[in-house]
Amino acid sequence: MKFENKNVLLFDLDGTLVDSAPDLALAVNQTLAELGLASFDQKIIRGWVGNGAQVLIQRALSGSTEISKSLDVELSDKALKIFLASYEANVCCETKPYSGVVDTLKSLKEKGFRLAIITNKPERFISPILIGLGMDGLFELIIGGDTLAKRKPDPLPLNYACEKLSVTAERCIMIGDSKNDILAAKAAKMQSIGLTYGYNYGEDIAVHQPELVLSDFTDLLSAIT
Ligand SMILES: O=C(O)COP(=O)(O)O
Ligand SMILES: [Mg+2]
Repeated sequence: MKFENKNVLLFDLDGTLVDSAPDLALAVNQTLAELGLASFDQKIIRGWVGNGAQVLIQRALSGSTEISKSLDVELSDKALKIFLASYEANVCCETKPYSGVVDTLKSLKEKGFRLAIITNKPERFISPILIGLGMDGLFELIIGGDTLAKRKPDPLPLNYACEKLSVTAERCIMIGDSKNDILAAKAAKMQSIGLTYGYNYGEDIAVHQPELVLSDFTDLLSAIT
């Protein structure tokens, strides 16, 4: 058994529990349109999600995962403001949980696992999504990308979660779709599970060597119980 003695599951949100890319892409393209810039296909924008709102918008302005060194700070600040307002207005329109996620979370909770969310998404957008998708009330702790001084891949939010939940890292598993989740787990000396269907910059999550790779969220139950 790969995972022994675990009782806390730390979940990433975007690309792991919910497919939020359609609403994120809409807000990115509304932002670009307002600035008189060309839009991008949702498939491309998916590959830019994972490091929070500011980085997403900087990638959109750069037209690449690699943020342009010559990116204008004022333009970037202005774009971020437009993006946040636009996303706030449509945060849970097309966003959906991945297949089987809600039932699997409920089963895990019934089995006695304590559940938490550690996302790089700004904190204020998390609750409207969880409420909108009937996933509120399942999580003991929710940490957003702007809740603490640092976000994933820094281990700070994972360490903070352990402290808040009064557990050691050995009792937890970090579960996510992105290298940021796996790197943060390794830095926090925590085991991790990588999911293949999310937004890992088009890269195979297995490259980052989580303890287990799953392609279906519902397989979590048999993997850890
Ligand atoms: O908002 C993002 O950039 C990604 O959020 P996540 O950490 O839930 O994948
Ligand atoms: Mg993610």
